Amino acid sequence: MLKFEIIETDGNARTGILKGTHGLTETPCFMPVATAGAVKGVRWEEIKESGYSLVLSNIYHLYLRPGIELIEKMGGLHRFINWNGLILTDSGGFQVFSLGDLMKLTEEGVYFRSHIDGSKHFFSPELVVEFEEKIGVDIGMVLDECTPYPATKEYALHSLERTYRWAKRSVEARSTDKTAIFGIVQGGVYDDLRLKSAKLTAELPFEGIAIGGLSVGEPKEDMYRITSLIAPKLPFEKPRYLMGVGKPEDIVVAVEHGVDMFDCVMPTRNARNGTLFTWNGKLNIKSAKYKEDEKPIDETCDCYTCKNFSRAYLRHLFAAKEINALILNSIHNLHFYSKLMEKIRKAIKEKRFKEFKQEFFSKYKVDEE
Ligand SMILES: CO[C@@H]1O[C@H](CNc2nc3cc4c(=O)[nH]c(N)nc4cc3[nH]2)[C@H]2OC(C)(C)O[C@@H]12
Ligand SMILES: [Zn+2]
Repeated sequence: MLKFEIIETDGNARTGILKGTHGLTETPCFMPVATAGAVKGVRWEEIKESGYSLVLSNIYHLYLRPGIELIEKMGGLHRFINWNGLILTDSGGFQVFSLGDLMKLTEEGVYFRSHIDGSKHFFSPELVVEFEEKIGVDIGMVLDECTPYPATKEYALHSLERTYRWAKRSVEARSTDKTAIFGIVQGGVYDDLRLKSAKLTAELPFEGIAIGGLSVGEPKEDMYRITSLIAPKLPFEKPRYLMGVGKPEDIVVAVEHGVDMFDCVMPTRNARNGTLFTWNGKLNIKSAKYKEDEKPIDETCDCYTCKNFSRAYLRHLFAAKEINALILNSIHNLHFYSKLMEKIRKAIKEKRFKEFKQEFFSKYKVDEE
């Protein structure tokens, strides 16, 4: 049973506690991405040490490999991956729609070919809920159509209407409240369609609501405009999740509009290509300027990587294509995101989020799009 309690508000920003069968997480929170059941290159101990207690996995990937039945046989997802915190699974509503012509969309559901071996599969809203309940996740996302960008207004309307019909079927398919289910707002980049989708989704008995269909290649101003329009209009007492977001600066802006939950591959994916986060902006460890730089990535960071290694050494490891480069970079970037969320929660509790936002942007150099 998932419970959400709001502790403090500061304008539209709010901080709260999300409590489920497998523990609790303070919000606003960032969810490390463990797509196939592991956060790439980082052990659960480090994830916990950094203060995370909710991670994101993906039903589409787990279904294709190792399979829902196997995970069920192994005692459910928490036991199988040996993570005793909270788990949210995305439904694959984003992945299957990124498969292009390997996917066929019908009112019943979506037929798709596995990106692993080309085998044929079918997902329906009911099947996805069944899978999420079977493996015992704490929060399951509904099967939706992540409307692509760009899309005509006509397509975006049909797409949000189908997502709504699927959302109703997902609610009907539930057999337990042990797995909370979140609805997903679509509507492309069209404000009136976004409002329509938000209203329809909010009327259904979901434990939380996500804003989907963003961070899919649309201009940054569209993402900001839609988030600022929709987030404050979603039910105040339910958690609001902005899917796939995002960069540190995007998270700060979205929190101001009332978003509570975030996920993005950025901290781990950027780590693997040498892009590291600091409070002054991003740095690329490959740059020759770090060749003899004895400073840690960020002098204020207390992560294992910053406490033990210099930029010079991390640059060397990356150049030598050492596995430890990916691991140490990932540990730092995930720790940075966790500290960002900690600072955000503290600022809201102390009702000084506006000052925090100004302070953040005065130091953090945002890279040009
Ligand atoms: C900035 O990171 C890249 O951008 C993608 C994240 N952006 C994103 N928007 C999303 C929308 C939805 C949605 O509407 N519905 C469902 N069910 N899930 C979703 C998941 C989503 N994630 C990452 O995806 C790739 C891997 C392409 O690069 C990352
Ligand atoms: Zn660090």
